[in-house]
Amino acid sequence: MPRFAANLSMLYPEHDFLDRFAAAAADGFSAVEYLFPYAYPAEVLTRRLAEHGLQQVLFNAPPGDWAAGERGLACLPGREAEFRAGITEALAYAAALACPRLHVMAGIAPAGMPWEPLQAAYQANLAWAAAQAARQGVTLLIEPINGRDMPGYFLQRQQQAHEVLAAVGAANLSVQMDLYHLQIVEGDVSTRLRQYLPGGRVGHIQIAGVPERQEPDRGELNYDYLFALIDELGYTGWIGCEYRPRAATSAGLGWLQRWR
Ligand SMILES: O=C(O)[C@@H](O)C(=O)CO
Ligand SMILES: [Mg+2]
Repeated sequence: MPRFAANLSMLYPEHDFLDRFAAAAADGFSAVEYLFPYAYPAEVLTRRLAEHGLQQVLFNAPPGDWAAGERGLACLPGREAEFRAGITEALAYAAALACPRLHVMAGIAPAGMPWEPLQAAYQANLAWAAAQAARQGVTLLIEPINGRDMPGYFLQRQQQAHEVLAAVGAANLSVQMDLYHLQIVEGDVSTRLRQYLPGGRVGHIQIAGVPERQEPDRGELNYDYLFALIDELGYTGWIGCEYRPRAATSAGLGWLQRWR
């Protein structure tokens, strides 16, 4: 039976961020993920998790200047010092929150820059970060993201992500397989699940309906079919519910009841 985590960056927008922990617990979630913890002291977040019996299963390393359009620093030559400072800060939060996974965003490829220096920076940064993370038992994740939502994003395809894992060669580096992005970029979702889940290098899955990124039971993907397949393939990790609810989040969770 798949295990579902509530993504608090997208679910429960009807509540202030810190109140989303209680809302997720009230709906029966035992785990949460969200993009960034850095606006809050770790103790505040730890208390919310403890108060509501929740575990934190994923968050993202600092992405650079998000408001200015940056979406990660890992592939950007010349930004290594900032990248390393961000990983250090993220690992401190991971320790405080007892979070075993950290998503490291690749970044937007600067227009006109050749591929090779970006790829070299990406692999070197990930190798350094994975070595730091290994010291505290944290797995780093890289997530292919569709270029319609994030134009120019460096990492868009599953195969590219798995090639990066092979090149870096760190046991604690895995793929965050977001089926929403996968369907938009590549399609053939069940074939990709059959191709990649048995290899054991998918460390986290996320879901949303396609194309609106709303509830999973709305859109072109058949999640009842996909959840059964994910089960059949022996995936025992978390599935993050990373979608924008159409209305009140709780009212739209009917799809989940079938899978509890
Ligand atoms: O899919 C997404 O958008 C997220 O998982 C993420 O980490 C970057 O926004
Ligand atoms: Mg995602």
